[in-house]
Amino acid sequence: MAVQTDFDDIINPKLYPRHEPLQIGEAGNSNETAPTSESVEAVGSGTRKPVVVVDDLHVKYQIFAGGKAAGAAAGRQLLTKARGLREVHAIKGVSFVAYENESIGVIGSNGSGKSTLMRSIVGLTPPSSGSVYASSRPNLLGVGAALIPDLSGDKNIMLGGLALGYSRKEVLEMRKEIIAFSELEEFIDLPMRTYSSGMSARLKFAIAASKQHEILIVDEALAVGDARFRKRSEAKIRSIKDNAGTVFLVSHSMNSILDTCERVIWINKGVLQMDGDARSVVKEYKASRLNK
Ligand SMILES: Nc1ncnc2c1ncn2[C@@H]1O[C@H](COP(=O)(O)OP(=O)(O)OP(=O)(O)O)[C@@H](O)[C@H]1O
Repeated sequence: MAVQTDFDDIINPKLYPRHEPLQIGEAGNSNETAPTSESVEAVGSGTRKPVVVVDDLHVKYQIFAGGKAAGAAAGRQLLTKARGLREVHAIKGVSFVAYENESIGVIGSNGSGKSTLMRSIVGLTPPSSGSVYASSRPNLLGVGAALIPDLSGDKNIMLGGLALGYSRKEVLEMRKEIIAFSELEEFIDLPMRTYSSGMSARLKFAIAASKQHEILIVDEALAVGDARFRKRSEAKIRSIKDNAGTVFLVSHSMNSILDTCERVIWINKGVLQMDGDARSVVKEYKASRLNK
């Protein structure tokens, strides 16, 4: 049986260090000393602490017309099939600054580049040009990952907790709270493969959100689960933010965005269309969709 032991979809720990965001205020290398573009020049000038700075970010994907992404492994083929290569310019010069204690909604239609932007902030997708700076390592909370389906929910709490960097003792201390949050008391000893998708999602969310993150990115996690669980997840995200964390929430649900975020970034075809207070941006976004 193939056992899946990584948890990078739930939370990405120390992966892809080559693309790790640069430290705010520190030189990444001899050419990169600080965020430079005009749009981010006010960084650090106010009293608020900047935690993520995205500076003129561009992300391009190389794909074969046949559909296969062109990674390093495909390098040799690249030479021979160069004509079939297509480029998708997913992020086109996005710049913004996120501050401590903000919850920022990220909205935009399908394929507009939201996930690409978030993956770039976390360091999973390298910039083609431009830079991402962060005050500490951003964490991506997703719900797409499988833990180990043949193990019980309880055992998966231990695995997930260890993957988050907790000690065995700390996980045992948090265990009760995680089970209560997921509302899976009756099912916690059953293998995860017997859970419905909503039940698995609840457990994954409860494990990942048990940690007080400094910079947390939640990509569509709230789309799963029922309305009641969504409300509780939103409350959990707010409490992470209230404890001096910065949260990015990617969602197609304008209700979740308005209930959780005070600021919204609207990405349209890879470009930062609007960045401002949640109500105004959501209003403009909705109006633009009505006009289509
Ligand atoms: N791994 C990849 N390889 C090639 N192209 C990609 C890859 N990931 C995303 N893209 C392309 O980049 C563009 C932006 O995709 P992205 O997933 O960032 O959009 P999104 O706004 O998150 O969409 P959705 O709301 O549907 O999740 C799309 O054109 C998509 O086809």
